[in-house]
This record gives sequence, structure tokens and C-alpha cells, in this order.
Amino acid sequence: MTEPPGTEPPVPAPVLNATGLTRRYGSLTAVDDVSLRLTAGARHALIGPNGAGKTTLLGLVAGTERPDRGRIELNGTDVTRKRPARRSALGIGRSFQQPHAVDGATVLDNVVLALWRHHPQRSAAWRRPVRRRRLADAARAHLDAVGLAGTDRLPAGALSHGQRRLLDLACALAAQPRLLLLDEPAAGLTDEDIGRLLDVLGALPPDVAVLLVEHHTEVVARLTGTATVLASGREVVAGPTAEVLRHPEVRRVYLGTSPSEEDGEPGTRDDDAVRKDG
Ligand SMILES: Nc1ncnc2c1ncn2[C@@H]1O[C@H](COP(=O)(O)OP(=O)(O)OP(=O)(O)O)[C@@H](O)[C@H]1O
Repeated sequence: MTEPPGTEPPVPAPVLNATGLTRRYGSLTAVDDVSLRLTAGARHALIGPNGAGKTTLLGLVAGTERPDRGRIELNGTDVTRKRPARRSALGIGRSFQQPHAVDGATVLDNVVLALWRHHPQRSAAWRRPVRRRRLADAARAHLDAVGLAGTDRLPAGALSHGQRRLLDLACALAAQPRLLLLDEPAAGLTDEDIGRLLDVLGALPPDVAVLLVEHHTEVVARLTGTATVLASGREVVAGPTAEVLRHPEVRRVYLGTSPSEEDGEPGTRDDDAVRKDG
């Protein structure tokens, strides 16, 4: 049966609708009039050279940075002036360039804490042994999902760098985010860890939107469907990831190819050169 005109189901608001975001530090405009729109399940990359404004833009979305101009909506709610904790409660999860785990606490307790922070009844969640066990079981499931099964009793500080990044990811996922912000998750990881990261991120619930800052172009190509390239705070190009990565302007500002290389001569830098730490 066709719906009568005017009764179509409402189109859901995008998970993230950021418009005209600008952030200045003194005379430097770190993010300059950038807009982003992510629907549920979007996998979007933010790429660009060092200092392009990518982390600042993630901070604006997460609320750790305040915009000088622009507006941010999460699932249709204006959060432009809301604090990070409020945005987190509204469904933003974030993993950072530097892992945020508490080194002295066990791996398990780090995830339990992340779960507890987002528990609807925080004090009740802690009160009874059966509830604490439930939290611990849920935390173990998150650790299994990121490939850290068996590490739960270790202090987080005993993990390798790659494992700590995966622990960070488990903590971010414990909040069951609707928008996951990932800041260079592959930085400093071994090829084996990157393989695991790709598996974990590839298995995220399909309705979670992901905004990924990453210098590793293979990870970007494998994980994301769309991308925005920033340079000097401004959007250079945006669109399907495969097209964006082939765009001549992107190759110039991001991969560092010279005009002669664009004419077909081999460059001195390959894709690995875009790794910040590479
Ligand atoms: N708190 C701050 N105070 C002053 N300048 C800042 C601050 N944070 C960032 N910047 C500057 O803003 C610009 C953008 O930085 P940002 O870290 O967002 O870039 P990025 O694209 O994430 O770089 P990278 O790939 O190196 O992490 C840089 O010139 C940086 O030095």
C-alpha cells in the first residue's frame, strides 16, 4: 500500500551534522569553516598532512575544543556548547593518539571503569557482587572482541603499545557509542596489530558511525567509504575514499608529489611516507 502524501516516515537526523566549524589559536586558524555530515553506519576518514587540523576537528566534535564559529548537532541535538561528558552520554566514543589507559589498574578494571562510567545507574551498578560480576563479564567480552582475551589480570602498563591502543578501543566501545572518533589508531602498530585493528573495526556494529583520523592510507582505504582531506585547516576535497585518494590535489598536498610526479614520473615518497611516524 502506498503512503498518502505527507505521511512518509521522517528521515532520521544524521548522527553528526557539523557546519562551518572554525577554531583559532591566536593568529593561527587550525580549523577553517569545515562541515561534516555523517549518517548512521558512515565510515569517514579525515586525512591530511601534519598540522592540517584533524585532531583539532575531532576535539571540536568531542567537545574538548570549543569552536569560534559553527554548530554541531548529534542525532539532531545541538551540542555546540555541551561539555565532553554530556556528548559522551549522547553517544560519542573516542580513542586518542596517546592511549589513555590507567597503567596501574588491571586491563579488566580499565574496561570495567569505562563501562561503569556509562552505566545508567552508576552507584547501583557497583553495589552488589552480582552486578560487579556482570560488569566484569561484559568487560571481558569487550576485551575478547579486540583480541585482548587472557590479558585481563595484567596491569595495563604491562601491555605493548599496540595492545594499549586496542585496550583504548575496548574502553571506547564499552560506551556503546553511536559515533566513534578514532585518532590515528594504527600509529606505531606492528603489521600484525594493524591486521587485528582492521578486523576489530571491520566488525563494529553496522549502525555505528566512525570518524577516523589516519595517516596510514591502506587502513583508510580498507575501512572508510568516504573521506575529507584537510590542509591548513581547510577542506581540500571530500568524497568517496577511493576517488579522494586518487585526486591530484590530494596527492600534491598530502602525499607530497611534485607536478613532475603527477606527470607520471615515480616519486621519491610512497604511500608509507604519509605515516606520521613512518
Ligand atoms: N592548543 C593549541 N594551541 C595552539 N596551537 C595549536 C593547539 N592545538 C593545535 N594547534 C595547532 O593547530 C594546528 C592543527 O593542529 P592539529 O593537531 O589539529 O593538526 P593535525 O592535522 O591533527 O596534525 P597531526 O597529523 O600532526 O596530528 C597546528 O598548527 C597546531 O600546531
